[in-house]
Amino acid sequence: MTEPIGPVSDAAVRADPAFVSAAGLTKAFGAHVAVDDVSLEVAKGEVISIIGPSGAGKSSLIRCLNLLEVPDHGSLRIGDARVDFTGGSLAKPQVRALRAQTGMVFQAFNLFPHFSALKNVALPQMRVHKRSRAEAEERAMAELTRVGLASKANAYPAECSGGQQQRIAIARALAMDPELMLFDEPTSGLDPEIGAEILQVMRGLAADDMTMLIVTHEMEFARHVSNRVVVMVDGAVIEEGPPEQIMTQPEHERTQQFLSAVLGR
Ligand SMILES: Nc1ncnc2c1ncn2[C@@H]1O[C@H](COP(=O)(O)OP(=O)(O)OP(=O)(O)O)[C@@H](O)[C@H]1O
Repeated sequence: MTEPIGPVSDAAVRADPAFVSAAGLTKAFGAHVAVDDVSLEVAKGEVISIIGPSGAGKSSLIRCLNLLEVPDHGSLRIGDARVDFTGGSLAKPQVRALRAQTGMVFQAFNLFPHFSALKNVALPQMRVHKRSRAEAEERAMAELTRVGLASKANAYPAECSGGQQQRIAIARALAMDPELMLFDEPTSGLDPEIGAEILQVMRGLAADDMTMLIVTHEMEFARHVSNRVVVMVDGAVIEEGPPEQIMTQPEHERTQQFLSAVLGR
């Protein structure tokens, strides 16, 4: 876990520049517009960090991408799955097809406390993909091994550290074969050392060309793991670019203010 963490190679960003394409996404909660006409294209294999002040709409945006929140307007395409949110209710098959493309990792790990790590990772596969128990458990074991937790397969969440629980949650999401992984502050609330374990797992996924969108308050994380940093303020994307550029020469005054506040400079 002490291995130095360097930037993901841009070579990881492959030929499909608009594998994820969100256009004009808008989401209001009552009178408050949490996501305000956001358009975003994500290349296959790209790793994007979304940063910005508290309440900027970062979580709401990624929740819109897997339809945990249904946008009021706009459209979204992930791979072959496409949904238009403007006008009318969503057809269930469309929603299912879009959701099937994404895996989500939350700040709170959301594991079932009464099931072992193995069962936590196997059950969603059995329910959603209708895999047999043997098949789901075999895959669960493979994903637990991938996140370095084969030895904890039979442990319950309460017998695992916060970092281990988060890695189980990552394994659970991966076992569903997502094309896009969404992370909502995956290291918040964890000790820095434990956060580094998660970071290491995520770097491994980036090296495997997993497409990832990560909401994070950790600027070092954004700087060293991403191909691109997206800055949100008041529901809108105000600036985006390569991590070094955003961190050292941000163009927008609100980005400068935000970075000054979080980096104390
Ligand atoms: N389910 C909801 N109902 C009502 N308001 C909501 C809901 N979810 C988010 N909001 C509001 O939308 C705005 C954006 O919230 P969001 O959590 O997306 O911001 P954020 O940038 O992720 O903030 P933080 O960094 O603090 O997590 C906030 O004003 C929040 O109170």
